[in-house]
Amino acid sequence: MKKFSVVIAGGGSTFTPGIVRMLVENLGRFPLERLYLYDNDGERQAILGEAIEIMLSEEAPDIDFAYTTDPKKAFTGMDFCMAHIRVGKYAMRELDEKIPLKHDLIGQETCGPGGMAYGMRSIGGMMELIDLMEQYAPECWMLNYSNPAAIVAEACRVLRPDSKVLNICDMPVGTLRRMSQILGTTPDQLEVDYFGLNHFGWWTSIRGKDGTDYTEQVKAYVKENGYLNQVEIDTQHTDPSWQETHKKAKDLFAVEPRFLPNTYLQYYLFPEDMVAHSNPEYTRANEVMGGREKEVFDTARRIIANGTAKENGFHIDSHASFIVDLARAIAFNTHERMIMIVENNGAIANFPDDAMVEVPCIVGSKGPEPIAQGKIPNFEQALMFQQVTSEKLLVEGFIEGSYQKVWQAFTLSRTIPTATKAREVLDDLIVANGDFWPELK
Ligand SMILES: NC(=O)c1ccc[n+]([C@@H]2O[C@H](COP(=O)([O-])OP(=O)(O)OC[C@H]3O[C@@H](n4cnc5c(N)ncnc54)[C@H](O)[C@@H]3O)[C@@H](O)[C@H]2O)c1
Ligand SMILES: O=P(O)(O)OC[C@H]1O[C@H](O[C@H]2[C@H](O)[C@@H](O)[C@@H](O)O[C@@H]2CO)[C@H](O)[C@@H](O)[C@@H]1O
Ligand SMILES: [Mn+2]
Repeated sequence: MKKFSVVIAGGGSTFTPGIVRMLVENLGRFPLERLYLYDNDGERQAILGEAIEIMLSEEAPDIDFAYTTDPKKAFTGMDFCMAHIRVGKYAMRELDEKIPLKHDLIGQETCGPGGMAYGMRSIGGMMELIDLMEQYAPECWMLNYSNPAAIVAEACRVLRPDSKVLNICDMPVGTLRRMSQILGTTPDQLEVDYFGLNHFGWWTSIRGKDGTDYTEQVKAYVKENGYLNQVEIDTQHTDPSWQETHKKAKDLFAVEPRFLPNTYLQYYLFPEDMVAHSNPEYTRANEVMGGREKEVFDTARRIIANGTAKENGFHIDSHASFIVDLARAIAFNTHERMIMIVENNGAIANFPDDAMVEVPCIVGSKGPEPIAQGKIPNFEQALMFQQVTSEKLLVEGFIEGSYQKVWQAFTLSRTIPTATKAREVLDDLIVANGDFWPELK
């Protein structure tokens, strides 16, 4: 079987070690020739890079491994770029969450004013990454899950329409895994229908691969418990904020009992509850910095000090194997059914063709082919149109340097009640983001 060359962009990410371990676990179905890490923060990346080098020398010594800040070295000859960058890192995520809360608005990584602030930072970083990939590895595919994925995907559609970039979010995969636990089965035994925008969608059907319809069974569970499960198979989701999120799906389901909700809808349908339950001094960024980030970097330093990763090494992110499924779909034309963020072009019949939507696709060597989901009800269509218009205006505002359009984008978000509030929070975010944003006139 051909061996592949992969660069992980955002090599210093908290997710990198778990993904590298997952790649090692999957070598049998996705063999690796080369695995490089690329980041523009050499110091941060070096801590993980040095530890991963030790781990790979013990677990997979045949892989040519390197970590670098040199894009030429990072990208030349690569087949796939797995991209998970965070422009501004955790320091800026913290501000994205805390500044809106000062205005009694949602303080969240990808939703509401914080998500839009993050979007205004990410677009530039992502376009730079795509250009580097195309300069040094014209055949390379980018598998992108850098956030905010909806805004990044819209920016790719407008600014780099012909680039080989596939945008995907792990939320549908993660929630399907919870649904499979509810049903006492495994995700690979299930098939779903789903429509929406990234972090803004609904499942319409959950079926067994043999055709058995489990939708009502999952609904009955979610009606009582949300997606809160008894089984926790990853440490990440035992964090209190994730437990609350999974519980809250019960309230989302009450609003629209025809479908099963993506948990991110909590920020749009219950914004005042979410603000009331937030601590403006301690947000999710603080929870992650004291939790996942600390654990990953402490583990790396320990591996380096011990000179071995055999005991007390990195945890595997087995859930991230969907990234290998996606790479294999492209490499081997597997026609894998995956939920992806793609240009609508009729997949949702009563929604604009040029909207970036999240729907099941069949993925092969040419990329994703969306599966038609038919017409959606007025309630969802109206919510989605408001949200997608906000996302489009934000991207236009970024490209044109237009304060007016960015203000309109903020005003259209359901998480912000008035144009006055939109302007107040926008003005604070402009100051906080400085050169991370283009100048808005
Ligand atoms: N779509 C999904 O489902 C999903 C799931 C999990 C995480 N994510 C995203 O993955 C990303 C990483 O998350 P994290 O919590 O590990 O963040 P992190 O801050 O730990 O890591 C991000 C890394 O990106 C680097 N970086 C920033 N700008 C860069 C650029 N222009 N070029 C190269 N490297 C750059 C940073 O230096 C940092 O090391 C975020 O965007 C996060 O939102 C997405
Ligand atoms: O607050 P964080 O940084 O822990 O997570 C934010 C991300 O949440 C989603 O990803 C989850 C995923 O849904 C879950 O199954 C598991 O893999 O953990 C991921 C990270 O917690 C979401 O899809 C991402 O876009 C967010 O960045
Ligand atoms: Mn996501």
